[in-house]
Amino acid sequence: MKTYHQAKKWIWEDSNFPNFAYENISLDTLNYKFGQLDMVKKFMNEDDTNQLQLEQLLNEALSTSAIEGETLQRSSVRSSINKILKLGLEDDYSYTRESDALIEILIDAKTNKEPLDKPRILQWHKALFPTGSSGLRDINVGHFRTDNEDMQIVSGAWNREKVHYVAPPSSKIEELMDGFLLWLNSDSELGSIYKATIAHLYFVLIHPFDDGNGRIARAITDYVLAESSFANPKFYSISTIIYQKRKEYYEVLDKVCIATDQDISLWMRWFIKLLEESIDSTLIAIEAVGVKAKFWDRQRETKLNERQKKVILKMLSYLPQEFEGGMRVQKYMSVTKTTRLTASRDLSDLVSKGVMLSHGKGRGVYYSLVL
Ligand SMILES: Nc1ncnc2c1ncn2[C@@H]1O[C@H](COP(=O)(O)OP(=O)(O)OP(=O)(O)O)[C@@H](O)[C@H]1O
Repeated sequence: MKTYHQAKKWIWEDSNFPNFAYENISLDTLNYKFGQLDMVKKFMNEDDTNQLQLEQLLNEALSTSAIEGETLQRSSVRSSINKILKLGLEDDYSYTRESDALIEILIDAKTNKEPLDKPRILQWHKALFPTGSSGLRDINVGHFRTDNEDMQIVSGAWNREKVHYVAPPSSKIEELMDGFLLWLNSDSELGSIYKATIAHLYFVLIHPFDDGNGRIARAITDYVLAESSFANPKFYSISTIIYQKRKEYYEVLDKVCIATDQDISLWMRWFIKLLEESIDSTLIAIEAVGVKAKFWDRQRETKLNERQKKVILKMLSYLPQEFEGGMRVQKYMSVTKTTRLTASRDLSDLVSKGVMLSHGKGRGVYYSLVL
């Protein structure tokens, strides 16, 4: 049985939709953070800047898919990025049609400043579903939805579904999307931060596709932010923070989709804070790049075998997080495909050379890098 969470009236049912209203939200903190990022970037060399862009694109692709439960392999997404951007990195060639398509869309959104018109959005949708279906379900690929049935956002087990939102009927989609694209491509006084924030919500409220609306909304957000060189989304990943805060994301959308007075202040406040957190996360990642550089600088003269180098690189790639709770003999064996005896010897050698520290005793012993 489906339960509507209120005597329903959705935001689009009001004749004022989409004349959104919102209180003025200060962008001072966000602009300060963008300034910080800009400043820090100036001190980075080209390799580190490219590495940062690669990491952020990788995170964006993995997270925007993960929000809706789609799992893409990190290695295939990395391989797609390497292929499409011709980066010439070491590659296991594990790219797939899906990872290639998502990376194409994200790069197009972040770098192609041509107007975002209907054919381009439909092309994104087509690319998102290269097989023409979503799971086992055939969907209208590369077209807005035409189904006469309600487009509902539901959660919960099949017999206890909760309806969070019912989007406008398909008969209204063409008109609503014309209005959306006209608004999106018009020069407005809004500025790209406000515009991107509204665009994300405006698009998911229309929900023009059978599937993929969330991913396309997130790409549209990047597209709008890319208008501004200051807020360039090449260097941070909004979807990574949305993924971490997906419960809040849905809660805020649940509240705003019934705002028949068109007041979307709650969403605006939440999303602008989210942008601030996205920049914070990049600043932390940049700090990690500095930590890595210093680490190698200190260990320049240290003699390390290939297994040890491989393990260290793996552990450093997890920064700013610690590698899965620290390195253990068992993990070392599986990363380097070696025996227990060699793993233990290598690790003790790393401790004696001051590269790692050991913690705990007996079976609980684990190792961390000296950073
Ligand atoms: N209450 C809500 N009102 C409006 N939009 C919502 C609401 N809750 C979630 N959404 C948006 O709808 C998206 C999910 O829509 P849906 O379940 O139709 O999957 P989808 O179209 O396949 O999207 P995705 O590409 O994210 O998988 C979410 O990612 C979010 O952006």
